[in-house]
Amino acid sequence: MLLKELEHFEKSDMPKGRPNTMNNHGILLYELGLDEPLVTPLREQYLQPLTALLYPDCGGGQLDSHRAFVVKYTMDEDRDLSYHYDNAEVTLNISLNKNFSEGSLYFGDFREVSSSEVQYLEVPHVLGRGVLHRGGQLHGALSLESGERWNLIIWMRASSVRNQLCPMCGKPPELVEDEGYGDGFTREEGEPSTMNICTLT
Ligand SMILES: O=C(O)CCC(=O)C(=O)O
Ligand SMILES: [Fe+2]
Repeated sequence: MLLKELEHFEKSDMPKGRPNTMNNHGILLYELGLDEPLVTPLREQYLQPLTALLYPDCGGGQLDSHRAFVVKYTMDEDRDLSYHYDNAEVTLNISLNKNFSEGSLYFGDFREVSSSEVQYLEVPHVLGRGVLHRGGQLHGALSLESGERWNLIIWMRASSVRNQLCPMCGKPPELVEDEGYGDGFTREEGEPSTMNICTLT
């Protein structure tokens, strides 16, 4: 059902933003009106209890905003995604369809770890299953070989962590006002209403 809704929205004339600076094709969930009713309760009630246990050192227990989007890969558009870390403290990646081949995710070291021999872990997509990982865990997506791949990505953010150091540039953030969650930074505790000017979403 979500996929049908996404396809309708994609074909419509509604104004659309890009999911992030890396993916050219996809849909931002807030543009569909699904952010507050779907993603916020999912994050607060179901994901945070898990991330608090799994990633206490990355703000897994203090998540207070997110950027949720669907990425789309086809043979004629984006086929793969280069190695990167996310603008997120914790990320959830859910596979939404199965009529494609290849395109697996692969994971390497954590952002700050520089090792000469990286061991990559390949993680195939399984319909309806999610992969939870630290945003700073370097990862990418291998090339699609056929079909069309759709994945729901939730970049979850903890202002208490990113207010200290911007995860993208590693410096204390300089803030400018923004609407909504912005990039998950806050000026005051509990008010996610600002964004960072050096951000790469
Ligand atoms: O292609 C994928 O499923 C991964 C997308 C991703 O890593 C991202 O959008 O940050
Ligand atoms: Fe990513």
